Amino acid sequence: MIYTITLNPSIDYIFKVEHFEEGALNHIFDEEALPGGKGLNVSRIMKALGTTATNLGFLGGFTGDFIEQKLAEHQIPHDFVKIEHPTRINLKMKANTETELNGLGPTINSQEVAQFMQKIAQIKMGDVVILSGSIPKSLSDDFYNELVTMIKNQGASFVVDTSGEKLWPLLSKEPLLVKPNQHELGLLFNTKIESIEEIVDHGKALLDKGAQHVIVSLGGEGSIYIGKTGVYRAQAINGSLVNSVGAGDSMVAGFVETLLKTNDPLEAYKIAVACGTATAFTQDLATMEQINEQLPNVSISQL
Ligand SMILES: Nc1ncnc2c1ncn2[C@@H]1O[C@H](COP(=O)(O)OP(=O)(O)OP(=O)(O)O)[C@@H](O)[C@H]1O
Ligand SMILES: O=P(O)(O)OC[C@@]1(O)O[C@H](CO)[C@@H](O)[C@@H]1O
Repeated sequence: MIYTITLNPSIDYIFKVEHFEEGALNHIFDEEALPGGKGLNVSRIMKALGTTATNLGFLGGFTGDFIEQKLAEHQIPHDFVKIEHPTRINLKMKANTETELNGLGPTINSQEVAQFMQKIAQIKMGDVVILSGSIPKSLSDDFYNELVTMIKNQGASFVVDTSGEKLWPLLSKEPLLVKPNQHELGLLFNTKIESIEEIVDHGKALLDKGAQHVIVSLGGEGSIYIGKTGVYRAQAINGSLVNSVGAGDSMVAGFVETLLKTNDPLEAYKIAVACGTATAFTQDLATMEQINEQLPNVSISQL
């Protein structure tokens, strides 16, 4: 089975403002509330590609109810722990540029954590678990490490998409994929990474530490794949950016879904690029039709 874990899901409130003026009353001219959180996004794109992944994590309050309702509409299975405190709302403002304000997330009590751990204990040999996004403030920074230790001991493999220091102890446990963006890669090494050479060198360091595949996404500059068979660059595909929220998650979904089916990292990278691009060019996450439309435009070259 494939699982996605979103410890800190969200409603993504996406809104558009003509010219944002700080400190003034700004009127929104277009708005939409979408189910969000990195793991949720991964499972929605996997569904579009024809693979079912079960969502695990925590949901609470009216915001949690909204997400549950959306997952039902998308026919995505889930086994979230119901918590007392409401799931967060993340603000995504589209003005001249994209600005995001993400909440801290709810408080989760020890009973709720214990219920979640029981679900993790059911993960079996051969399962694949994708852990994505931030950790709510009431859980320890080491929570991913704890989960991955259990998941590995139970014989499952894992993918992790989170930023900062938390990634270091997970690398030696051989994640199938890590996908930092350029900024997150810099945070990880506590440095500013600018050139392609620097990206490749730092990406290779992640590989040396244990990651099986690395994708560094560069937003409107495309991405770089670093694997045991070589380093490849996908240029960004020309088109109009509509909403890049979830583009990185779409890449993760496309890569993992295809790798598990084909065991071909380059084919997986190609689908990942089509998924990321298709999501960047639409308001919500991409549909299968939109992903297929981008496939012929994907161009990958070896570096
Ligand atoms: N403006 C753009 N034009 C073309 N492609 C884009 C654009 N923005 C994103 N993409 C595609 O989506 C991929 C992932 O984007 P990005 O690097 O922004 O991910 P991210 O920062 O992880 O995003 P998120 O955390 O919101 O999911 C890029 O590598 C590229 O293929
Ligand atoms: O605060 P986190 O957990 O790091 O990121 C959460 C988030 O920004 O990631 C997704 C896009 O990748 C959005 O749906 C969601 O709002």
